[in-house]
Amino acid sequence: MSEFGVHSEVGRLRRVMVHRPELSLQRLTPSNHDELLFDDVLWVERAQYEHDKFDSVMRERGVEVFLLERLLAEALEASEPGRRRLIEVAASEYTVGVSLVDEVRQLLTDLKPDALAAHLIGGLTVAESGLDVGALRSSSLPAAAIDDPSMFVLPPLPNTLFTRDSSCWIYGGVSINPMYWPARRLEAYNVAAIYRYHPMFADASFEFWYPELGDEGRFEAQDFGRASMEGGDVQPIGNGTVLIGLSERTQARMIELVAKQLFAKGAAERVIAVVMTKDRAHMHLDTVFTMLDRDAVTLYPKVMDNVRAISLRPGSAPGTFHVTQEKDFLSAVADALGVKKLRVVETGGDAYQAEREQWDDGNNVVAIEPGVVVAYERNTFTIAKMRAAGIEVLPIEGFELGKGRGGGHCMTCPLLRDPI
Ligand SMILES: NC(=O)NCCC[C@H](N)C(=O)O
Repeated sequence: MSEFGVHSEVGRLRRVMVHRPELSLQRLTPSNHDELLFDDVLWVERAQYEHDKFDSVMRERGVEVFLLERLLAEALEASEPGRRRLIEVAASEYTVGVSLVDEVRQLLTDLKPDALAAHLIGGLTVAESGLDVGALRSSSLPAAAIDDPSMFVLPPLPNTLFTRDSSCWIYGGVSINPMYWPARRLEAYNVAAIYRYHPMFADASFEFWYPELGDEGRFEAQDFGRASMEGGDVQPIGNGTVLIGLSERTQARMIELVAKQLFAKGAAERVIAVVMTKDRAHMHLDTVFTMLDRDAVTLYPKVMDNVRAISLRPGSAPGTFHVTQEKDFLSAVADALGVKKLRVVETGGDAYQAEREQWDDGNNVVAIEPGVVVAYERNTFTIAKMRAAGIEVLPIEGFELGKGRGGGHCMTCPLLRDPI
């Protein structure tokens, strides 16, 4: 068995990457949380406690849990070129300004790997940076514009918590995702550094579905074309099929790019694009649909009853596609999985309760093995229905973690998962 690869949504989860809440979340304030895609500020110590419990639930079930910040620090420690490259892209003309590039790159270079990783995720304020703003005022516009030492030289990336989105494994390879909102775009550089330079990955063999190896320039190109894809839309359900939500965050043109790579390597033979309405409450496919078992799914009917499914298969010539409209989404998924009919657990409660539980990630569960999922305990109506359907539910607290609008599925980036 290879060391990395995700061959289903519910096969045994063996290795996963998560992110323990840290400095970036301490930077959330009432005035910036909207822009940073959180619905409130968090009690960070409690979020850490909740996250630690989540990790233990997975570890007790035999999952090997890797922490993103640790992997990043280890990658920066292990690879001098990697460290240089990440500093270059994090502190560029576009992120800090022409006049500050050299200064900021130098002060990042002086940081030890642990501190560098902490600030690449947590952000770096003027006060923390030690920049001599007074001396720079006459030669630098960004420095002259600084009027508060709590301003950011590097922005915090609080959505790093949702490791599902910035990168996602599809069968034998990974996609490092160009993300939709500016608040999340820089996350891709940190995860790219992990996959390129951490010894655990550098020594392993796997594909890069996006961007192609060594083509980090494709992230800069994104700023013009604005094609984006986020991992919360991507589900490699097994049997050579991948579901990809065509949501607020993921466009058809980006799905084609990834599908082309998958088909060229024979890694998948069908992509089912799921055309969804665009809304904050269901920004990704996995906020309204996740798998529970080989033949069971949970979904929020108000959204999923109205999606359109379109299958993409390799065309007759390399690099071309054969596209067909599906009769409906669930029968397309059942067909792809080779099951007669899927068992469906809808969001629980009356219309009000269901809408509230969807908002609190009631349908956003992560499977540890077939029929065993982790869910936020507050979603009592949906959990009751899952249990009635024979699903083993491992409840976790999520009062703080949930404020960013993501549950167990969003907070996990599976690195190794068995087929079904
Ligand atoms: N896969 C997911 O649905 N992830 C949740 C992402 C929440 C985050 N605050 C965001 O808006 O991007």
